[in-house]
Amino acid sequence: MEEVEKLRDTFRRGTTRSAKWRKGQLTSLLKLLTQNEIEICKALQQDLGKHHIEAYRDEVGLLVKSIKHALKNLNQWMAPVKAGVPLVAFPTSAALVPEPLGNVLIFSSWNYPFGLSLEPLVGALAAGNTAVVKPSETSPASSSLLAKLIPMYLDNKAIIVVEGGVVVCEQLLQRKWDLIFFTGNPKIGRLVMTAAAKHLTPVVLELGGKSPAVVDTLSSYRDRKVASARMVSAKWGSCNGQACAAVDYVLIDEKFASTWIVTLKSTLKTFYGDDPKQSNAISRIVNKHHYLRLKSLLADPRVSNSVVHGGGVDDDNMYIEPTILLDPPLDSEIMTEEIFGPLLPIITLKRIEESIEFINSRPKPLCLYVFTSRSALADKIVVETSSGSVTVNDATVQYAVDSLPFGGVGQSGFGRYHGKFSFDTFSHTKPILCRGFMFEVYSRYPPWNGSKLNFIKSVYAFNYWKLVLHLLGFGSSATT
Ligand SMILES: NC(=O)c1ccc[n+]([C@@H]2O[C@H](COP(=O)([O-])OP(=O)(O)OC[C@H]3O[C@@H](n4cnc5c(N)ncnc54)[C@H](O)[C@@H]3O)[C@@H](O)[C@H]2O)c1
Repeated sequence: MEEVEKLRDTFRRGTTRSAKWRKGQLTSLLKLLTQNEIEICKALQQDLGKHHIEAYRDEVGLLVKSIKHALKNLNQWMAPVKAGVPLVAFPTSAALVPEPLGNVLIFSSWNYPFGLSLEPLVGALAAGNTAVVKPSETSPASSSLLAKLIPMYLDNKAIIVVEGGVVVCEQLLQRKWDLIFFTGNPKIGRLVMTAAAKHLTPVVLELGGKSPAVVDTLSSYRDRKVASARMVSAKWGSCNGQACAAVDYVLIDEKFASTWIVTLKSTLKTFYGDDPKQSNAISRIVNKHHYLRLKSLLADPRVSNSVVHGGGVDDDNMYIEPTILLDPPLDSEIMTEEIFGPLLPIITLKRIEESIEFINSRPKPLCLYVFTSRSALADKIVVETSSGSVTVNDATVQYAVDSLPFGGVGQSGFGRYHGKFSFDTFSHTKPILCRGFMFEVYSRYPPWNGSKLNFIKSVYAFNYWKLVLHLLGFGSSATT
């Protein structure tokens, strides 16, 4: 932990502030990823059984894209932005100047151990901070690879990796930080926020929850095929459902449910074959704790009776088949807790518009997906519900769009990042106001009289006619 103290000195010395240092670190991070792609993908295979292509698509490739975007735009992000000032304040200029926050702490979760550690780090470095990265102990191969590679590529005096579990997390949280950026579950998020309150440290909480997908009746076979490929990929193809942005459950018109289930089953077969267990394109459940947690969701007989596809488990291999459930009870755990695994409940409604009330009566989701060919339905859902984001006719891809912020609302978290939003999150946008001594109106100072009050009222009303009269010495007559 001595190293952590040294970061503070580095920041004080101003090393991290220059554009040259920031660009140098981002370029080195880019090299770390491109020169070690195979080793990184191997660690992800070891921790999560991620296929090399999935690992590249969801972690390495996304990060390379984000770093290039930051490098391309950094000068512009760092530049002061002129702010308008009303004529009444003449002669005055104003600007917004971003400054680094200082020493930041990044906690990441196990499902995207590189993506969720390094995507915030890109923002922290671009904004000129020093940073401690605390990867999740639940993905140990990835954590130790990060701990090995980061000192080889980045400035050791400014960026360090601290590995460990709860004890290390608690030790880190006792310290004072300038920002804590936490990705994980809401329960630990509360602990982080409580610890941060002691030092009045700001926090970003990237949490999870149940992200629904509203599926409207899709009459075209082609639309169904495309929508199903996107949903299967967002559920089973992204870390086997262990993703904050995965589709947690589906809301659908009861008349369309059986067609949708047939379509999903067909896509599952195309993607993963007759026996998905033999497929190398589906990640595995991270550990025994999560395997047993998911198995227990299925143990409720009311839930197991609702399985319409899959449902098989294999204790020796901690494997659960891609599973579809039709109308499990709404008070069962599978419908009250975030699933974070390969189980997909489908909830039928009399009318798809009822999905709005369904969503609004539950905690605000991180992501909301709508599959429809009716833009009026999509618009209605956007306007009448609240969620971290809405994606129409696709799922999870919003995470890759640099011009969109990623983050939650309500119980799914607060704060946002990606692209320029990351830079802003790790910066303080400092307002600068500059005035000259050339011109002064003493009516803003005591001793007070009615004329001065009227002058101040005219200033706030931007009433230039009255102001001119005041300056010409007609203050009292003009304002009474
Ligand atoms: N919004 C997002 O971007 C996002 C991304 C991925 C996961 N998630 C959410 O994260 C959750 C899954 O992650 P998890 O929580 O199982 O991950 P996790 O167990 O890896 O924990 C997350 C981080 O918290 C740290 N931690 C553990 N105990 C702690 C403590 N007592 N105090 C402080 N920190 C502690 C861990 O070391 C880790 O770095 C899900 O709810 C998921 O939706 C959100």
